[in-house]
Amino acid sequence: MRVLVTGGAGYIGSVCTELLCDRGHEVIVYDSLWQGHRSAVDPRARFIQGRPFEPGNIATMMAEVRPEAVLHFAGDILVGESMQNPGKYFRNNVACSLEFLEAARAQNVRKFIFSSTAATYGHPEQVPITEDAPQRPVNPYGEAKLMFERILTWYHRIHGLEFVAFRYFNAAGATERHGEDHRPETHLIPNVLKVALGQKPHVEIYGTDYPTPDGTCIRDYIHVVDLVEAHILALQPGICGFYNLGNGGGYSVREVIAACERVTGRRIPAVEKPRRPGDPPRLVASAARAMRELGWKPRWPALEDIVATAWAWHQKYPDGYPD
Ligand SMILES: NC(=O)c1ccc[n+]([C@@H]2O[C@H](COP(=O)([O-])OP(=O)(O)OC[C@H]3O[C@@H](n4cnc5c(N)ncnc54)[C@H](O)[C@@H]3O)[C@@H](O)[C@H]2O)c1
Ligand SMILES: O=c1ccn([C@@H]2O[C@H](COP(=O)(O)OP(=O)(O)O[C@H]3O[C@H](CO)[C@H](O)[C@H](O)[C@H]3O)[C@@H](O)[C@H]2O)c(=O)[nH]1
Repeated sequence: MRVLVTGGAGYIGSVCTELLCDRGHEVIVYDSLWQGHRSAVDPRARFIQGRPFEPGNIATMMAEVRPEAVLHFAGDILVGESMQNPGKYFRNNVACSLEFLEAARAQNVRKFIFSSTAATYGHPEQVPITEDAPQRPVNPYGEAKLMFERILTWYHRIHGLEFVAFRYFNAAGATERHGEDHRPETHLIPNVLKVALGQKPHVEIYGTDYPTPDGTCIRDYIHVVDLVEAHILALQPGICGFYNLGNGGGYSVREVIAACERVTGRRIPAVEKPRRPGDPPRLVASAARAMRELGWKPRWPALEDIVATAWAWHQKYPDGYPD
């Protein structure tokens, strides 16, 4: 298939581009490079650098590329920043996403796949979380993703556009070539591994008074390759709707640090800090729907195996991507 990957210079999009190229798809990456890295784009893909968002420029690009499917990873991703600057999130993650969707519809794109998030659930009433659990976001990042989910539903009802929105839990891990290099890096596992590399003196634990067994937040970590495999399965015709992607197992911040110590064989000092605003205590997925309807099965369900792939990448590229 000819596939447009928006945000394909970023963490998850670059891994997706690599796997799509491996399977012989024709991949066009569109990325503004506001985040992400030019050198993270697989050389087998065509790269188009996105310009600042102006009405019409995405439609022009889409008409030139004429993809059969759009995988829409592009977006701003920081929950904390969205609490400071909500407009940035509604503009990029809703208004700009709508430009991609409209342009895709105008070109009769067969499938639109969207990166949604567990943050649409807010503080869940129960875990594991199923797709029909109440969605009450507690930050503008989650709210913007939920707004776009609803836009997709209306486009499906009115225009018949086939979409898949994946609600990712916590993406982690790496391939040999592509890993996580956000700047600034706010995610737990890469920050812990930077301590193991000696690049940071300690990791900060945000909150030790949560209602969890060890007082720290629990998350469901999923290998980025498993995440991407679900997208590739979702390219099949007839797959449409909302799917959680996680492993169904939760690990606390302290458990993640301990797993990283075992994998790296290095001691990782930690400093306890206050809670980070907007963090729910426990997010764990039920991905039963994706398993049932897509035939999806994670290959890397164990946290230590996920961390091992991230550690291999960080050791190979201690300064991340060169640009
Ligand atoms: N990393 C996670 O654990 C996680 C969890 C849930 C959801 N998500 C979602 O998955 C997607 C990818 O996340 P990531 O971790 O790879 O982020 P990332 O920041 O590494 O990649 C996003 C890429 O999108 C690009 N971009 C942003 N706005 C753009 C625009 N308007 N036009 C063109 N390019 C643009 C950036 O330059 C960047 O390269 C995001 O939509 C994010 O909200 C990620
Ligand atoms: O240095 C750090 C970094 C994180 N944490 C804690 O570790 C847990 C995981 O934090 P991450 O920043 O790695 O991930 P989040 O769960 O905050 O965010 C991820 O999941 C969200 C959905 O809930 C969003 O989709 C977001 O884009 C995605 O990165 C949280 O409890 C956080 O407070 C620390 O204690 N120290």
